[in-house]
Amino acid sequence: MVKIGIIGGSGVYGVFEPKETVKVHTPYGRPSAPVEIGEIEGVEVAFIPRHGKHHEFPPHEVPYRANIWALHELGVERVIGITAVGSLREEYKPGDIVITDQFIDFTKKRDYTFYNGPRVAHVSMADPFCPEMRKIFYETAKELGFPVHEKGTYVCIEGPRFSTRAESFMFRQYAHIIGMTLVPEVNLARELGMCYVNIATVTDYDVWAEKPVDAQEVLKVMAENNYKVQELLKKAIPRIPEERKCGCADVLKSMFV
Ligand SMILES: CSC[C@H]1O[C@H](OP(=O)(O)O)[C@H](O)[C@@H]1O
Ligand SMILES: Nc1ncnc2[nH]cnc12
Repeated sequence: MVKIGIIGGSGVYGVFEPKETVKVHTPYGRPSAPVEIGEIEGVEVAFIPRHGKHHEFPPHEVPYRANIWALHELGVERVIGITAVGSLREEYKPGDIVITDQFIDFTKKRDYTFYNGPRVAHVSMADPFCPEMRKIFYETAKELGFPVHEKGTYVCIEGPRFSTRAESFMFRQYAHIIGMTLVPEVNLARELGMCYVNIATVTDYDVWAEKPVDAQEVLKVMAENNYKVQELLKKAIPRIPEERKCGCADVLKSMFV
């Protein structure tokens, strides 16, 4: 059983030399790519590149349900979601890491749930992220000397386009960072009682600053900061306890009607 799963985002298409690659079929189709199994500092880990090995899935077409289902099928209990995000605040600078603590959903048409009836579930999302993993990743990033924010509200837009200036000014009123992929990945993980932590790397100032973001800028800044994500994973993953004391799985007891 592999207990830890990593979903890599833009610019993160592999984080270890795989020992094995598993083609998983799920009731929701195939994941974005075959699941890679390998080790990080002696800990067994599964990896899926969210957008596919060659970035062939745009954010609104990512097979989110298949990705989460496949990891769950392999025994994964804890998911680490890596994302590139735009900044909506001056003090969240390109190259900074954010251990997201809240999100606001501005997506429009995705497959948000595993429960489309006859089984009906209403999952609690008040605190969407695993407190145990958030603490480990924040403290480890600090120890490594990386610029890191302990909190941040992520507004998730539908994409694939970036925001207009008017949208960006509106989002700035109530969020810190912006991306296109956190939802429904985090919701789906919770529906299966899995822990989820979001490690966001700030790549740009969205479109409210002088020069509006473009895709090339995101990939360039991600490439420059990839080493931070790699080092963080290497140091934090061995610190994740085998047994979960976070209560993330408790939602399963009360979410069904
Ligand atoms: C390549 S620019 C926009 C693209 O980057 C982010 O992806 P991810 O969250 O998977 O790192 C953003 O959400 C968009 O999908
Ligand atoms: N400004 C931005 N808007 C949406 N998604 C992003 N991913 C990285 N930067 C982004």
